[in-house]
Parts: sequence; C-alpha cells; structure tokens
Amino acid sequence: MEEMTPDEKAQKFQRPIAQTTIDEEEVSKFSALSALWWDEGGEFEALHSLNELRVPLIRDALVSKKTLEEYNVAKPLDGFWILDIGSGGGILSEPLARLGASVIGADASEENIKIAQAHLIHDHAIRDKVKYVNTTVEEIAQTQAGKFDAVVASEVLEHVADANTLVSCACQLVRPGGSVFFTTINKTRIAHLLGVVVAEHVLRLLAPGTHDWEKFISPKDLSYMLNKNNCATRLLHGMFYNPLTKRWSWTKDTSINYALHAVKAESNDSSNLWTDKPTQIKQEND
Ligand SMILES: C[S@@+](CC[C@H](N)C(=O)[O-])C[C@H]1O[C@@H](n2cnc3c(N)ncnc32)[C@H](O)[C@@H]1O
Repeated sequence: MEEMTPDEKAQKFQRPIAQTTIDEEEVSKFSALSALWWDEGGEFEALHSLNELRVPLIRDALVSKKTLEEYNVAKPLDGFWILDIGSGGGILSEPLARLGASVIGADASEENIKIAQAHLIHDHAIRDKVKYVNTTVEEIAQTQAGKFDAVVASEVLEHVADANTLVSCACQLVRPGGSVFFTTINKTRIAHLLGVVVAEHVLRLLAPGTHDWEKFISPKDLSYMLNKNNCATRLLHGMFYNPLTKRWSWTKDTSINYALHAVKAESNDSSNLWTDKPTQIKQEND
C-alpha cells in the first residue's frame, strides 16, 4: 500500500472538522437491520461474540489488575461514566453497565435506539445505568466536553462520513487522563479480501455491502489522528474472527481487525505524545 508523504498526511488530517459524521446510507443500512440486534445467532452474531474480547479489554484498561484481584469487586466500573458512540442495539453498552458503569449509548439511527431501549427495559439490574440517545458524537461534544471517563467507538469508525471528526469529538468528550477505545478494520488488501469479499460474498457472515474498504483506517492513521487530539495510543491488539467457531481471539497481527486504547494527556502539553507510540504499530503490514 502506498505510504503518504508527511505533507500529504498533515493535509489529510488537518482539514477543518466536517459538520457531520453521518453517512445517511450507512445509517439507513443499520436501521433496516434493527430488528436483528438481539438475535445472537443472526446478522450481529460476530458483535455479540466480540464482547468476549472488548468488555475485558475496556475493564482491564480502566481498572488496575491489582484492584480486580485484591478486592474482587463485583462492579469494577462503578463510578465510571462511559460514552458508547454508535451503540446500535446496546450489545456493548449493556455489559459495561453490568460491570457498574453509567453508560450513555448514542446512535444516529432512531430505530436502533428504540430497539436498545426496548431490550434494556426488561433488565431491572441495569436499566437505570444506561441512557440511549438518538444523536451524533459531534452534537454531544457541543455540551459535554471532558465529561466522560471513557469514550468507546466499537465497529463504528468504518461506517461514518468522516473518521477525523469522530476521533476529534471522542477526544474532546473524554476527560484529561481518560480513555478512548476503538475497534475497527485496517485498510489493507487482506482486510478487503477477508473482511469484504469472503465475509460478505462467500461465507455470507454479513449482508453484502456492510463494509466499504474506502472507509477502513489503519492503526497508524488512527494513532496519528489521536495524537493530533492530545491522546496517546497505549495499546494496540489485532483481533481474529474464526468463522467456524464463531469466536474471536487476540492476535499480534493487526492487518484485519484491531482494537486500540488511547489515553488523553492530563494537560494540553502534547510534547511527549510522539514518543508514546506503541511498538506493534511498526509490525503492521500495511
Ligand atoms: C457495526 S454497528 C456497531 C454497533 C455497536 N457499537 C456494537 O459493536 O455492538 C455501527 C453502528 O454505528 C451507528 N452509526 C453509524 N454512523 C453513526 C454516526 N455518525 N453517529 C452515531 N452512530 C452512527 C449505526 O447506526 C450502527 O448502529
């Protein structure tokens, strides 16, 4: 894949923030599938099983291992405010609330929000811990800057009109010292072959047209955007989906799916961010 020159890269990421992250076609696609969010063996099966990786990843990044082991707390995320951007049917918001977090799930699709609310209402243990709102990250950023301990955008970056805007707003919304988490798809040839051609057209794991390779983003570019917004990448993991077992596992290989955790600087001093790059970024094959 062709590398951009530093000048091209700066131009690409320094353009003014777009008005909206919404790609209407993408949002309609998910609205049309909204009845299927909680069919655990259906269209969103891979998102349900992705919880096995992403929920512990978020928990362990926010709460130290020592605290988890020594205190054996049932709700380790008690007291944490988490914004789940592109929350869909609430597949990730709900387990985060079960760990004690107060969660705002925001989705651009009204249908998704209704499904998420309808599912939540039956769960007495967490129904007061989650609030779903039909809005975008840029709207929330106008009033809630710095209010969240963590902002999560899982499997969302590859569906928005402007990833740069989403990343910038996510970084505004998190408090200094807080965390941002992304899971998404790398912009590589192998990701196109397996993530689009095989997953959508051969194995039919996803509806054809679910993903557009043009919207995929490399961990390098994502880290660059985060750095520009005062957030330093702390952890980068590849994720592999086995279509036979329908399970995910962690892998060093970030060439297809990956998870990234970044932390916002405590002050506006970004002078140390460039030295904080994860070593695994050098290993990616894009
Ligand atoms: C692949 S789903 C991921 C859902 C959820 N994060 C999960 O992993 O279970 C992508 C979601 O992002 C939402 N979405 C797309 N563009 C958005 C935007 N600009 N702002 C907020 N949500 C958006 C879609 O409606 C859809 O629910």
